[in-house]
Amino acid sequence: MSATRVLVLNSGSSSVKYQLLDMRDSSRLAVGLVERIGEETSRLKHTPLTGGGAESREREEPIADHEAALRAVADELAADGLGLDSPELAAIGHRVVHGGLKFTAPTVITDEVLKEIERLVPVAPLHNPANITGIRTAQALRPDLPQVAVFDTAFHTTMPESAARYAIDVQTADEHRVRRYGFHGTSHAYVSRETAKLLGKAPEDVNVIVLHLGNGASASAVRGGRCVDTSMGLTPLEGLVMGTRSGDMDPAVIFHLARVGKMSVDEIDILLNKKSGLIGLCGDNDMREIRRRIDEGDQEAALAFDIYIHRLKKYIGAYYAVLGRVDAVVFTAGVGENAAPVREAAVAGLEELGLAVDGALNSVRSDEARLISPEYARVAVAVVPTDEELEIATQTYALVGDRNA
Ligand SMILES: Nc1ncnc2c1ncn2[C@@H]1O[C@H](COP(=O)(O)OP(=O)(O)O)[C@@H](O)[C@H]1O
Ligand SMILES: CC(=O)OP(=O)(O)O
Ligand SMILES: [Mg+2]
Repeated sequence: MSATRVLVLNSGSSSVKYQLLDMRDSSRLAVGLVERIGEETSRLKHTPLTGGGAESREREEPIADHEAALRAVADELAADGLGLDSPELAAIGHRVVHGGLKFTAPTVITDEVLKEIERLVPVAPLHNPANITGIRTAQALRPDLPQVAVFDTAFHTTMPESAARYAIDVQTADEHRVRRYGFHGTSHAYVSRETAKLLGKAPEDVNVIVLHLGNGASASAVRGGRCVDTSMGLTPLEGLVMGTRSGDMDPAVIFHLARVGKMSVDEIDILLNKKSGLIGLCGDNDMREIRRRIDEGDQEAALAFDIYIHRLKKYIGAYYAVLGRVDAVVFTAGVGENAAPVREAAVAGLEELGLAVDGALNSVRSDEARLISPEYARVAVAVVPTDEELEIATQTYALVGDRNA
């Protein structure tokens, strides 16, 4: 029996997003999410997609840790006849946020690879530990199965040094591996490739500015299918205004809060990563809620939105300059794909750069990749849904293939 299935795990600190795909046609057999892991009431939502039905099953119960979470996922899949003990399962693909400069491609996870991922925890303390937990749990569940790491940072390793190096003392930077790595690379790679398809061109003929606007948010400048700059840096803190993260600021803010505000490094870390961005500005990190408040005249929400858009415009302009020629600006991820007002505001006033949004096209709700710019616009503006899980599965299967062949 051929092994054509791949399980994709995106393990977050208190969640696991998963998909089971059949790589013969990249069809999704099941998708799901376990969240609030380790809290009093965790929540598991599982949706089988075989046999035409898509009846989700939800349960709320305490799920103590990632091992318990993965066992719960395995039980749900088994109930649908998609058990992880099936010989049809070829591999498990893991999203790993930080791969440093060492990992520039999908990599079969060995003890040495796992040790290197662990060595990167200090520069990805919010993400890599949970990714490692997911890997270890999956290895325990299926020690015989190839486990593949697909790194957020890999796509960005093509950045020139002029974009990747910070202007700090070289010895210090090299000794502590301080440089721009960038993140969401799996999404930026997939979306820039899909944008080329939407334009009917080959990736190598297209320059794209990708705006991955989720709770975590990042921009990238992609020239001919290769990343030449991106907004996140050493960690996912730098760049755009995000749901809970501040994005760009004068690094001396940290000194000020430590020296004058008497805050510890950990307190400042939590402030900037968890209590800043939209939630720090207006108490909400859900763009739907922010837009509702704005429609009701809420000035605090309106200012938060303006700060968010102002930063976005700066990156569009900056990456226009970096690329020289831009064929498309593309919005993706939760906010980018769903929030028409964000797209409209981000592009407003950029007509001189050849950018415009058609109001009617922009208001269409769809899961498909689509243009939202008018015919006359010199630069395409598009919405292209991301699919990190499909990209991880594709890269995983390309690496390990059918182990029963
Ligand atoms: N219909 C919508 N309108 C506006 N924003 C939305 C909508 N649906 C989702 N979002 C935004 O998308 C965000 C989640 O995006 P997602 O890409 O899933 O984030 P992440 O992967 O970083 O958790 C939510 O915080 C919410 O603000
Ligand atoms: C790197 C990063 O911010 O990931 P996420 O958007 O999933 O938090
Ligand atoms: Mg995401």
